[in-house]
Amino acid sequence: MSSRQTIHYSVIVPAFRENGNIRPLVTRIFAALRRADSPVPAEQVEVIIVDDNSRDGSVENVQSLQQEGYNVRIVVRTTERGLSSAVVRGFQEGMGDNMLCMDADLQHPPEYVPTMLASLSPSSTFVLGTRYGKGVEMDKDWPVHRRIISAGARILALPLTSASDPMSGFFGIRKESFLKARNLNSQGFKIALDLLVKAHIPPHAIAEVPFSFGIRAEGESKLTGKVMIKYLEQLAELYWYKFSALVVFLLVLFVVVLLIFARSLMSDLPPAAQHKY
Ligand SMILES: Nc1nc2c(ncn2[C@@H]2O[C@H](COP(=O)(O)OP(=O)(O)O[C@H]3O[C@H](CO)[C@@H](O)[C@H](O)[C@@H]3O)[C@@H](O)[C@H]2O)c(=O)[nH]1
Repeated sequence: MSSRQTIHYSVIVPAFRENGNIRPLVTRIFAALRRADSPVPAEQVEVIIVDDNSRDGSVENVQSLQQEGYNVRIVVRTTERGLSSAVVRGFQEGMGDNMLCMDADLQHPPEYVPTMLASLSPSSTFVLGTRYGKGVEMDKDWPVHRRIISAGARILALPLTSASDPMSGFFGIRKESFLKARNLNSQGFKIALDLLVKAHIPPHAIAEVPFSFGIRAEGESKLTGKVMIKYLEQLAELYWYKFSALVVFLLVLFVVVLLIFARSLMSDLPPAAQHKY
Protein backbone atom coordinates (compact mmCIF):
# COMPACT_ATOMS: atom_id res chain seq x y z
CA MET A 1 0.00 0.00 0.00
CA SER A 2 1.29 3.53 -0.80
CA SER A 3 2.25 5.94 1.96
CA ARG A 4 0.58 9.29 2.66
CA GLN A 5 3.46 11.15 0.90
CA THR A 6 3.00 9.33 -2.38
CA ILE A 7 -0.76 9.74 -2.62
CA HIS A 8 -1.66 12.84 -4.65
CA TYR A 9 -5.07 11.81 -5.88
CA SER A 10 -8.14 10.46 -4.06
CA VAL A 11 -11.11 9.01 -5.93
CA ILE A 12 -14.21 9.14 -3.75
CA VAL A 13 -17.11 6.81 -4.48
CA PRO A 14 -20.34 7.25 -2.50
CA ALA A 15 -22.04 3.88 -2.44
CA PHE A 16 -25.24 2.43 -1.14
CA ARG A 17 -25.95 -1.22 -2.01
CA GLU A 18 -23.41 -1.26 -4.82
CA ASN A 19 -21.56 -4.47 -4.07
CA GLY A 20 -22.05 -5.82 -7.58
CA ASN A 21 -20.41 -2.74 -9.09
CA ILE A 22 -17.42 -2.27 -6.78
CA ARG A 23 -15.07 -4.86 -8.28
CA PRO A 24 -15.51 -3.82 -11.94
CA LEU A 25 -15.27 -0.17 -10.90
CA VAL A 26 -12.01 -0.49 -8.95
CA THR A 27 -10.29 -2.84 -11.41
CA ARG A 28 -11.23 -0.65 -14.37
CA ILE A 29 -10.01 2.53 -12.62
CA PHE A 30 -6.61 0.98 -11.90
CA ALA A 31 -6.38 -0.63 -15.35
CA ALA A 32 -6.83 2.85 -16.86
CA LEU A 33 -4.22 4.32 -14.51
CA ARG A 34 -1.71 1.57 -15.31
CA ARG A 35 -1.81 2.20 -19.04
CA ALA A 36 1.48 3.54 -20.44
CA ASP A 37 -0.25 6.73 -21.65
CA SER A 38 -1.95 7.54 -18.31
CA PRO A 39 -1.09 11.13 -17.31
CA VAL A 40 -1.32 10.10 -13.65
CA PRO A 41 0.71 7.23 -12.09
CA ALA A 42 -1.41 4.50 -10.46
CA GLU A 43 0.80 4.51 -7.32
CA GLN A 44 -0.27 8.07 -6.56
CA VAL A 45 -3.98 7.23 -6.47
CA GLU A 46 -6.23 5.87 -3.74
CA VAL A 47 -9.90 4.91 -4.07
CA ILE A 48 -12.22 5.45 -1.11
CA ILE A 49 -15.68 3.91 -1.06
CA VAL A 50 -18.03 5.67 1.37
CA ASP A 51 -20.73 3.15 2.15
CA ASP A 52 -23.81 3.77 4.30
CA ASN A 53 -23.88 0.42 6.04
CA SER A 54 -25.21 -1.49 3.04
CA ARG A 55 -24.38 -4.88 4.60
CA ASP A 56 -24.34 -6.43 1.14
CA GLY A 57 -20.81 -7.82 1.13
CA SER A 58 -19.17 -4.54 -0.01
CA VAL A 59 -16.74 -4.62 2.94
CA GLU A 60 -15.55 -8.17 2.19
CA ASN A 61 -15.33 -7.31 -1.50
CA VAL A 62 -13.05 -4.34 -0.76
CA GLN A 63 -10.91 -6.47 1.56
CA SER A 64 -10.33 -9.00 -1.19
CA LEU A 65 -9.41 -6.20 -3.63
CA GLN A 66 -6.90 -4.93 -1.05
CA GLN A 67 -5.35 -8.40 -0.82
CA GLU A 68 -4.94 -8.31 -4.59
CA GLY A 69 -2.90 -5.10 -4.20
CA TYR A 70 -5.47 -2.45 -5.13
CA ASN A 71 -5.19 0.78 -3.14
CA VAL A 72 -8.82 0.90 -2.12
CA ARG A 73 -10.47 1.29 1.27
CA ILE A 74 -14.01 1.50 2.51
CA VAL A 75 -15.46 3.87 5.09
CA VAL A 76 -18.68 2.49 6.53
CA ARG A 77 -21.04 5.06 8.06
CA THR A 78 -23.55 3.69 10.50
CA THR A 79 -25.15 6.86 11.86
CA GLU A 80 -25.44 9.01 8.74
CA ARG A 81 -27.03 8.65 5.31
CA GLY A 82 -27.06 10.67 2.12
CA LEU A 83 -25.11 11.20 -1.07
CA SER A 84 -23.69 14.68 -0.40
CA SER A 85 -22.59 13.99 3.14
CA ALA A 86 -20.95 10.75 1.97
CA VAL A 87 -18.94 12.69 -0.63
CA VAL A 88 -17.93 15.31 1.95
CA ARG A 89 -16.81 12.53 4.30
CA GLY A 90 -14.73 11.00 1.51
CA PHE A 91 -13.10 14.36 0.72
CA GLN A 92 -12.24 14.75 4.41
CA GLU A 93 -10.71 11.25 4.50
CA GLY A 94 -8.78 11.60 1.23
CA MET A 95 -5.01 12.03 1.45
CA GLY A 96 -4.65 13.54 -2.01
CA ASP A 97 -4.43 17.22 -2.96
CA ASN A 98 -6.68 16.41 -5.90
CA MET A 99 -10.01 14.74 -5.34
CA LEU A 100 -12.48 13.17 -7.70
CA CYS A 101 -16.04 12.07 -7.04
CA MET A 102 -17.78 9.43 -9.13
CA ASP A 103 -20.77 7.10 -8.91
CA ALA A 104 -20.24 3.42 -8.17
CA ASP A 105 -22.64 2.21 -10.84
CA LEU A 106 -20.27 2.58 -13.84
CA GLN A 107 -22.35 5.37 -15.38
CA HIS A 108 -19.21 7.46 -15.06
CA PRO A 109 -16.67 5.67 -17.25
CA PRO A 110 -13.66 4.59 -15.12
CA GLU A 111 -11.46 5.06 -18.22
CA TYR A 112 -11.91 8.85 -17.84
CA VAL A 113 -10.44 8.91 -14.35
CA PRO A 114 -6.79 9.61 -15.42
CA THR A 115 -7.89 12.55 -17.63
CA MET A 116 -10.21 13.93 -14.97
CA LEU A 117 -7.49 13.78 -12.30
CA ALA A 118 -4.84 15.26 -14.58
CA SER A 119 -7.15 18.20 -15.37
CA LEU A 120 -6.80 19.49 -11.81
CA SER A 121 -4.00 21.97 -11.10
CA PRO A 122 -3.44 25.09 -8.97
CA SER A 123 -5.02 27.18 -11.76
CA SER A 124 -7.72 24.68 -12.68
CA THR A 125 -9.23 23.91 -9.32
CA PHE A 126 -12.44 22.22 -10.45
CA VAL A 127 -13.01 19.60 -13.15
CA LEU A 128 -16.46 18.68 -14.34
CA GLY A 129 -17.42 15.60 -16.29
CA THR A 130 -20.08 17.08 -18.57
CA ARG A 131 -22.84 15.32 -20.49
CA TYR A 132 -23.44 18.45 -22.56
CA GLY A 133 -20.06 18.81 -24.28
CA LYS A 134 -19.39 18.77 -28.02
CA GLY A 135 -19.81 15.36 -29.66
CA VAL A 136 -21.41 13.82 -26.56
CA GLU A 137 -24.53 11.80 -27.09
CA MET A 138 -26.91 10.86 -24.34
CA ASP A 139 -27.35 7.08 -24.18
CA LYS A 140 -30.50 6.34 -26.21
CA ASP A 141 -31.69 4.06 -23.41
CA TRP A 142 -31.67 6.93 -20.92
CA PRO A 143 -35.35 7.36 -19.89
CA VAL A 144 -37.18 10.41 -21.28
CA HIS A 145 -38.36 11.51 -17.82
CA ARG A 146 -34.70 11.58 -16.64
CA ARG A 147 -33.74 13.75 -19.63
CA ILE A 148 -36.56 16.20 -18.86
CA ILE A 149 -35.71 16.36 -15.15
CA SER A 150 -32.04 16.83 -15.96
CA ALA A 151 -32.72 19.65 -18.48
CA GLY A 152 -35.10 21.44 -16.06
CA ALA A 153 -32.69 21.16 -13.15
CA ARG A 154 -29.90 22.49 -15.32
CA ILE A 155 -31.88 25.55 -16.49
CA LEU A 156 -32.76 26.44 -12.88
CA ALA A 157 -29.08 26.37 -11.94
CA LEU A 158 -27.98 28.66 -14.81
CA PRO A 159 -27.87 31.89 -12.72
CA LEU A 160 -25.63 30.17 -10.16
CA THR A 161 -22.69 28.97 -12.24
CA SER A 162 -21.19 29.06 -15.72
CA ALA A 163 -20.50 25.30 -15.64
CA SER A 164 -22.33 23.43 -18.40
CA ASP A 165 -23.46 20.48 -16.24
CA PRO A 166 -23.54 21.40 -12.55
CA MET A 167 -25.87 18.42 -11.91
CA SER A 168 -23.08 16.01 -12.76
CA GLY A 169 -21.97 13.58 -10.08
CA PHE A 170 -18.62 13.13 -11.92
CA PHE A 171 -16.36 15.97 -10.83
CA GLY A 172 -13.09 16.80 -9.13
CA ILE A 173 -11.84 19.56 -6.89
CA ARG A 174 -8.52 20.60 -5.38
CA LYS A 175 -8.41 19.98 -1.67
CA GLU A 176 -7.57 23.63 -0.86
CA SER A 177 -10.73 24.75 -2.71
CA PHE A 178 -12.85 22.14 -0.96
CA LEU A 179 -11.57 23.40 2.41
CA LYS A 180 -12.72 26.94 1.55
CA ALA A 181 -16.37 25.89 1.21
CA ARG A 182 -18.47 26.61 4.29
CA ASN A 183 -21.97 25.34 5.21
CA LEU A 184 -22.18 22.62 2.60
CA ASN A 185 -25.66 21.13 2.25
CA SER A 186 -25.30 17.62 3.63
CA GLN A 187 -28.90 16.73 2.74
CA GLY A 188 -28.66 17.58 -0.95
CA PHE A 189 -27.94 15.35 -3.93
CA LYS A 190 -26.07 18.00 -5.94
CA ILE A 191 -22.78 18.37 -4.20
CA ALA A 192 -20.93 19.65 -7.32
CA LEU A 193 -23.29 22.64 -7.59
CA ASP A 194 -22.98 23.31 -3.86
CA LEU A 195 -19.18 23.31 -4.11
CA LEU A 196 -19.08 25.46 -7.25
CA VAL A 197 -21.05 28.16 -5.43
CA LYS A 198 -19.73 27.87 -1.88
CA ALA A 199 -16.06 27.29 -2.73
CA HIS A 200 -16.38 30.39 -5.01
CA ILE A 201 -14.89 28.63 -8.04
CA PRO A 202 -14.36 31.29 -10.76
CA PRO A 203 -15.40 30.38 -14.34
CA HIS A 204 -11.79 30.32 -15.58
CA ALA A 205 -10.84 27.69 -12.97
CA ILE A 206 -13.40 25.14 -14.24
CA ALA A 207 -12.11 22.49 -16.65
CA GLU A 208 -14.73 20.45 -18.46
CA VAL A 209 -14.32 16.89 -19.75
CA PRO A 210 -17.19 15.71 -22.00
CA PHE A 211 -18.28 12.13 -21.41
CA SER A 212 -21.22 9.93 -22.37
CA PHE A 213 -23.45 9.07 -19.46
CA GLY A 214 -24.48 5.45 -19.76
CA ILE A 215 -27.15 3.47 -18.00
CA ARG A 216 -26.63 1.83 -14.64
CA ALA A 217 -24.69 -1.46 -14.72
CA GLU A 218 -26.41 -3.03 -11.69
CA GLY A 219 -28.67 -2.10 -8.78
CA GLU A 220 -31.15 0.77 -8.56
CA SER A 221 -31.01 4.54 -8.79
CA LYS A 222 -31.70 6.40 -5.54
CA LEU A 223 -33.09 9.46 -7.40
CA THR A 224 -36.62 9.72 -6.00
CA GLY A 225 -39.31 12.42 -5.86
CA LYS A 226 -38.04 13.30 -2.39
CA VAL A 227 -34.57 13.90 -3.83
CA MET A 228 -36.07 16.30 -6.41
CA ILE A 229 -37.85 18.30 -3.72
CA LYS A 230 -34.58 18.46 -1.80
CA TYR A 231 -32.97 19.81 -4.97
CA LEU A 232 -35.48 22.68 -5.12
CA GLU A 233 -34.79 23.44 -1.45
CA GLN A 234 -31.08 23.38 -2.17
CA LEU A 235 -31.56 25.75 -5.13
CA ALA A 236 -33.49 28.22 -2.96
CA GLU A 237 -30.70 28.13 -0.38
CA LEU A 238 -28.02 28.65 -3.05
CA TYR A 239 -29.91 31.55 -4.64
CA TRP A 240 -30.11 33.20 -1.23
CA TYR A 241 -26.43 32.41 -0.54
CA LYS A 242 -25.32 33.94 -3.81
CA PHE A 243 -27.71 36.83 -4.25
CA SER A 244 -28.75 37.89 -0.73
CA ALA A 245 -26.13 40.69 -0.61
CA LEU A 246 -27.41 41.99 -3.97
CA VAL A 247 -31.04 41.82 -2.80
CA VAL A 248 -30.23 43.73 0.42
CA PHE A 249 -28.24 46.32 -1.59
CA LEU A 250 -31.14 46.81 -4.04
CA LEU A 251 -33.61 47.17 -1.15
CA VAL A 252 -31.44 49.80 0.57
CA LEU A 253 -31.01 51.61 -2.76
CA PHE A 254 -34.77 51.55 -3.29
CA VAL A 255 -35.44 53.03 0.18
CA VAL A 256 -32.81 55.76 -0.34
CA VAL A 257 -34.26 56.70 -3.75
CA LEU A 258 -37.73 56.74 -2.21
CA LEU A 259 -36.59 59.07 0.60
CA ILE A 260 -34.87 61.44 -1.83
CA PHE A 261 -38.00 61.50 -3.97
CA ALA A 262 -40.23 62.17 -0.94
CA ARG A 263 -37.95 65.01 0.21
CA SER A 264 -37.98 66.67 -3.18
CA LEU A 265 -41.78 66.41 -3.29
CA MET A 266 -41.99 68.06 0.12
CA SER A 267 -39.69 70.92 -0.85
CA ASP A 268 -41.85 71.63 -3.92
CA LEU A 269 -44.92 72.26 -1.73
CA PRO A 270 -45.74 75.86 -0.55
CA PRO A 271 -44.42 76.48 3.04
CA ALA A 272 -47.97 76.47 4.54
CA ALA A 273 -48.76 73.08 3.02
CA GLN A 274 -45.39 71.70 4.19
CA HIS A 275 -46.43 72.58 7.75
CA LYS A 276 -49.51 70.46 7.57
CA TYR A 277 -47.45 67.30 7.08
N1 LIG B 1 -23.11 6.49 0.75
C1 LIG B 1 -24.21 6.77 0.05
N2 LIG B 1 -24.19 6.72 -1.30
C2 LIG B 1 -25.31 7.01 -1.97
C3 LIG B 1 -26.52 7.39 -1.34
N3 LIG B 1 -27.45 7.64 -2.30
C4 LIG B 1 -26.84 7.40 -3.47
N4 LIG B 1 -25.56 7.00 -3.28
C5 LIG B 1 -24.56 6.63 -4.27
O1 LIG B 1 -24.36 7.74 -5.10
C6 LIG B 1 -24.16 7.33 -6.44
C7 LIG B 1 -25.24 7.97 -7.34
O2 LIG B 1 -26.52 7.49 -6.91
P1 LIG B 1 -27.61 6.99 -7.98
O3 LIG B 1 -28.79 6.56 -7.24
O4 LIG B 1 -26.95 6.05 -8.94
O5 LIG B 1 -27.91 8.35 -8.69
P2 LIG B 1 -28.41 8.61 -10.15
O6 LIG B 1 -29.88 8.57 -10.13
O7 LIG B 1 -27.74 7.77 -11.18
O8 LIG B 1 -27.91 10.09 -10.27
C8 LIG B 1 -26.58 10.34 -10.64
O9 LIG B 1 -26.61 11.05 -11.80
C9 LIG B 1 -27.18 12.34 -11.67
C10 LIG B 1 -27.16 12.99 -13.00
O10 LIG B 1 -28.35 12.82 -13.59
C11 LIG B 1 -26.35 13.14 -10.70
O11 LIG B 1 -26.92 14.42 -10.56
C12 LIG B 1 -26.34 12.46 -9.36
O12 LIG B 1 -25.49 13.19 -8.48
C13 LIG B 1 -25.83 11.07 -9.55
O13 LIG B 1 -24.45 11.17 -9.90
C14 LIG B 1 -24.20 5.80 -6.45
O14 LIG B 1 -22.91 5.32 -6.36
C15 LIG B 1 -25.00 5.50 -5.18
O15 LIG B 1 -24.71 4.25 -4.64
C16 LIG B 1 -26.52 7.47 0.08
O16 LIG B 1 -27.52 7.79 0.73
N5 LIG B 1 -25.34 7.14 0.72
